[in-house]
Amino acid sequence: MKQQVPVVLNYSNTVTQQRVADAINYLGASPIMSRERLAVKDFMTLAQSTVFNLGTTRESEVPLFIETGQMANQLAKPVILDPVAVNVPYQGHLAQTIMEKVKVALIRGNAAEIGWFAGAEVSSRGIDALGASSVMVAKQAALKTGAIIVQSGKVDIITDGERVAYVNYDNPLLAVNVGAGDVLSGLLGATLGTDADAFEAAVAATAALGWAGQQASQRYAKAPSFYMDATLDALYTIKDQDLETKEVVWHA
Ligand SMILES: Nc1ncnc2c1ncn2[C@@H]1O[C@H](COP(=O)(O)OP(=O)(O)O)[C@@H](O)[C@H]1O
Ligand SMILES: Cc1ncsc1CCOP(=O)(O)O
Ligand SMILES: [Mg+2]
Repeated sequence: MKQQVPVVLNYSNTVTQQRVADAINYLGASPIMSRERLAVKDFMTLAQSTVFNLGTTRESEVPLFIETGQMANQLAKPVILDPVAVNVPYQGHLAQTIMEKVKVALIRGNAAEIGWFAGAEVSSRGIDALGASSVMVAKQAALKTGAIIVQSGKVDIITDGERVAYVNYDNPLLAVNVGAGDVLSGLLGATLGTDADAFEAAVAATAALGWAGQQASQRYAKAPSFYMDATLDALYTIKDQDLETKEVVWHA
């Protein structure tokens, strides 16, 4: 990451832009959050990956997402999709419209959002999942979409339909912070923008946020806002060996 410094073109939602941009930068990549249709070619030429967060996407922006995704596909640069609240019908329409025209390399969502891609009923309340993550659901979503799946929750599950990894840091204060999921999607944009294997890159980003959250909880276990800042601070200090821990479990 720190040698390659990938540029991530991140179409964030309007709620969490600063937090996501900082997280990408602290990890060692370089965010760009611009969204102008006339500049798609310029930005996608510059970037190594792109992240589509659908949290506040308007219908008028759909052509921007499709053009950017198709340009990324032509240039063989990964598209990461964060289908915020996809269980809400309009959000589902957005995700479906984009996925019909763009090949998505990775989908990162909570248990309910990933359930939507698998055709499994996992209850939700707007942006939040009410059910738990499940490896069967994650694998099914990977097989149906052809994308790597990162299903976040108490335990994060990463799968390409065959390989599975679990990241088990149990950071409940991450779930309290709006935008923790968006941060993870941004970090996935950063790691998939390197020349590492995409599945390993997905595990690395997920483990990085888990590790950073664990560091923060040692200082701010009861203060959600300080906790989130401390999590981002920990991302700034992370080293490769911090990701090789018992909380990250690989299955063949
Ligand atoms: N119940 C939970 N307990 C501990 N950590 C959680 C829990 N739910 C989510 N997380 C962590 O919060 C981060 C964001 O995931 P999540 O809340 O599922 O995404 P979103 O914000 O998109 O709903 C992930 O790093 C995940 O590991
Ligand atoms: C509150 C809100 N409303 C639309 S997008 C958004 C942020 C969602 O962030 P996350 O999915 O990471 O909780
Ligand atoms: Mg989310």
